[in-house]
Amino acid sequence: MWMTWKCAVMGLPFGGAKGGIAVDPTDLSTAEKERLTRRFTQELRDVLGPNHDIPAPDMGTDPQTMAWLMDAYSMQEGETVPGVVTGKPPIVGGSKGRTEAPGRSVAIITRAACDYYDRPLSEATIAIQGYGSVGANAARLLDEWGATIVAVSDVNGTMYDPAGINTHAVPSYDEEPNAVTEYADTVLSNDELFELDVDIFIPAAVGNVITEATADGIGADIVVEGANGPTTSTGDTILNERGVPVIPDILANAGGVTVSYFEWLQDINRRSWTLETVREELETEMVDAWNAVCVEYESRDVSWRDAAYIVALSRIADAHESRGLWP
Ligand SMILES: NC(=O)C1=CN([C@@H]2O[C@H](COP(=O)(O)OP(=O)(O)OC[C@H]3O[C@@H](n4cnc5c(N)ncnc54)[C@H](O)[C@@H]3O)[C@@H](O)[C@H]2O)C=CC1
Ligand SMILES: O=C(O)CCC(=O)C(=O)O
Repeated sequence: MWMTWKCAVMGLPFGGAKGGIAVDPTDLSTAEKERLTRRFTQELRDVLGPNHDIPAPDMGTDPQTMAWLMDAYSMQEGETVPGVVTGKPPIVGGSKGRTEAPGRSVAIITRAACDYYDRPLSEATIAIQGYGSVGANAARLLDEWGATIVAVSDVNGTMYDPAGINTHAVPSYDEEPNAVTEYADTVLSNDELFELDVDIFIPAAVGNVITEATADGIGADIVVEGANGPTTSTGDTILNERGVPVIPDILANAGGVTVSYFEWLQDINRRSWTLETVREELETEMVDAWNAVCVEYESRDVSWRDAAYIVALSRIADAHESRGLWP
């Protein structure tokens, strides 16, 4: 479902997903999904041998897992089908820049939100929950663009430095899983992170962290969602009532699915883009999507989340109408 929303808000004619098949899974019947799952599981066992755990799609998966999935599918087809899954290592048909893409898109959208609310990035303070693929990549880029990253956290706690953290000197979760608290001079609890008085808070760890219990205490002026579903609907309502804008996940972290779309385009065309091309194209897509959401936000009395849903649903409705499916 995340992918459908993200593709629609980005305007991508693509149903692929990391760990998924490059068709819209909502088009498959339950029986067909079960049949494909059984078939892939058996094929993966054949590829990996009996002593490997088979990861659930999209949880604990990495580019190597995606290469295994491509191989398992390709064995059925009798030829390599690189476009069947995305998020693969670039050497076997993955896209350059895919790993950094969700964090990069979060940074691009954070910069756009700062511009919108007249807060130059060079004067903005930012706190980030989660220092993995999304959190660390967003933090480093925003740091490079002049923002002051005052706090980053992981599951163990929060590194805090009001003068600004040198994010490149702090290994990400992938590089060194417990680095955040080990490298910190000042460690705050994960509850204290929510309350920091900053311009922007970026939850980029797990879902359901901004809740009825935490939303009142959020100290930031703006929230940009890096994780999928970090805000519950009650949390969302509380932030709306408090006048704290929440830039939604389906827009902010959609760089992942967007570069997956680029990966699919490269695969079906048997081409390989440079990292610079990937970054330029992603920048263009993110700015276009931000502008489309802005139009709805400004012309209707809705939240940023609803504005993003309106963009996505309007595109889906237009696509149906163009086929003559609706009167
Ligand atoms: N990696 C991707 O391609 C994309 C990921 N996302 C979403 O972004 C979120 C983060 O994903 P990744 O960065 O890939 O994960 P990751 O596994 O690379 O990093 C997760 C980070 O969150 C921290 N963490 C875990 N539980 C926590 C907690 N309860 N409190 C504070 N920190 C905690 C971990 O210590 C780690 O630093 C997830 O919601 C994921 O679904 C969204 C779009 C794309
Ligand atoms: O690469 C993709 O298609 C999915 C990316 C992803 O995990 C997400 O957007 O939540």
